[in-house]
Amino acid sequence: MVKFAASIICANQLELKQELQKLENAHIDMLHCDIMDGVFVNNLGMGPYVIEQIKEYTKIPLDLHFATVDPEKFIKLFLYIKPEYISFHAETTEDYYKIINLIKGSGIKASIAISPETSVNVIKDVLKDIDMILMMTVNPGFAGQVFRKDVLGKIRQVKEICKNNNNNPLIEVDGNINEKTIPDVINAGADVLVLGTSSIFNNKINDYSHYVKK
Ligand SMILES: O=C(CO)[C@H](O)[C@H](O)COP(=O)(O)O
Repeated sequence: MVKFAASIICANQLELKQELQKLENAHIDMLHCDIMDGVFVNNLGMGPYVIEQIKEYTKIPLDLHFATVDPEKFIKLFLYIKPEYISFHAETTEDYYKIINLIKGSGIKASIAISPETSVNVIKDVLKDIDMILMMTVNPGFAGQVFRKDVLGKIRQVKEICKNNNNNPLIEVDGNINEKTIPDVINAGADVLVLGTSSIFNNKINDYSHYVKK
């Protein structure tokens, strides 16, 4: 069954408790937290203190997305929070296994993220050893961008490669995921849909279960 993750950086930051309550009421599956360093992407994201408080407040599993250079350094700052998943970008290291082992060694599920321009070929050999792949359907860094249709073919490619492996990592998609794009990403094989400003946090709805259809 498809899972839904709320991109919490897109929620009303002054009303985080109420937002988390509404997401719990909607039975959201995960909270997607963007950590950005102003280097890998031209924006800043969430820090460990707020994510730690979110973890204390809610039982919704956390899914941390590191859009940073030097993933080892940044991930180490957040390991103590014990999220469910950690994603790092394939574009930011040559030693994938060093980072995967760091994450898994802390009892956390490991995920590798790729930006829309990055070929699936660069991560095909690690698909057998990860729990999830985050396929960005916009360039990481900013909400409100145009959906990259060309990523659909890459999702199919990942599915095909995984058929021959004894491992089926979840495929998570992030970027302009909404009523228009959801049918296409599901048809292509996506398992986890990140909802941001183009859906759940569009300021037009109050009941978040509207988007979290089971
Ligand atoms: O990671 C992100 C951008 O890097 C956001 O999570 C996401 O893209 C926001 O969703 P939307 O595209 O619907 O505004």
